Amino acid sequence: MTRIAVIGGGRIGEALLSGLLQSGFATKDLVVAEKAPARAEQLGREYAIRVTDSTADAAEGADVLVVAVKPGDVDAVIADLASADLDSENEQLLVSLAAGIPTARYENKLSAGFPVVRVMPNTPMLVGQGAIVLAAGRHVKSDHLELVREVLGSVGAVSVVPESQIDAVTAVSGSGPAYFFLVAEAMIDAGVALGLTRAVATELVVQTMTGSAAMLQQSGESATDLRAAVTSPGGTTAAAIRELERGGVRTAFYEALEAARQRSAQLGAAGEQGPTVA
Ligand SMILES: NC(=O)C1=CN([C@@H]2O[C@H](COP(=O)(O)OP(=O)(O)OC[C@H]3O[C@@H](n4cnc5c(N)ncnc54)[C@H](O)[C@@H]3O)[C@@H](O)[C@H]2O)C=CC1
Ligand SMILES: O=C(O)[C@@H]1CCC=N1
Repeated sequence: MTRIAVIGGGRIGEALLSGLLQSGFATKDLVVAEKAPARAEQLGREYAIRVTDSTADAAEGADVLVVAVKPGDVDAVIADLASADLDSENEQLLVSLAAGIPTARYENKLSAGFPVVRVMPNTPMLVGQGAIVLAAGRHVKSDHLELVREVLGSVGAVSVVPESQIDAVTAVSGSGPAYFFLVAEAMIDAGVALGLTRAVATELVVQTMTGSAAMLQQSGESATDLRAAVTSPGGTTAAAIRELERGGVRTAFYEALEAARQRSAQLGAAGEQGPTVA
């Protein structure tokens, strides 16, 4: 079985761990390096996996090293890995989940030829429904990519793009769950403002999101056609959509995704500190 070391047991590290365990990975094949003692203790207790505070310790004997720390903490992890006894000839490979950080950042510091795959996942991995996008670094062979595809395929749908597109992917699917949660939050509050209980409004919004996503996935019809089918001439939906358009919702999404793409590119720029652990 593939042995996986997750370096950084925060929100995305936990989403990955939890998804892998639910998909049948054995606890003995997973190890986490987590610096924050309280968090380390919590992960060990909840998932019954080995947790260490040492990157080098976690990396030893692992087939896949997953870096899941904040972008601003990546250089410290690279320094730890560079001084650890990594072995690319032993088929070890590194998977970076950090937003914005290019594969070259790792390749320049790790031993020559070390394979690095940059991945943009999202938190629905926690329930096996992640959108997971891979971009191969310079030394990645098709076997490496297949291994990452197989491991991460157990927690979501995997696709591959050139690394030049990963900042755009980050804006769409990496950050994407937050946009849908924001829309859900706003619709629930609006339902409450119309007199529904919060419980009823929440149930209706969640089921409507789930059902709409299932239709988009299964019907083969475009979002535009599905929306038109709900919009009766002179009806309620048309009245609502006129208000959403007046509020600039479409432009807001263009601007928001452009801001996210730019921020991802900035996080990878040399000298940009980026967020570290809070
Ligand atoms: N949260 C999300 O939805 C997504 C996050 N990402 C990326 O995943 C990475 C992690 O994000 P989150 O999980 O949200 O952050 P987080 O702050 O929840 O987790 C990071 C964890 O890494 C630990 N850590 C920091 N330095 C360490 C070190 N040297 N060794 C071991 N552990 C260390 C921290 O104590 C913390 O528990 C980021 O680079 C982010 O860009 C990517 C896609 C989605
Ligand atoms: O907000 C962030 O920077 C991370 C990357 C994608 C989702 N969360």
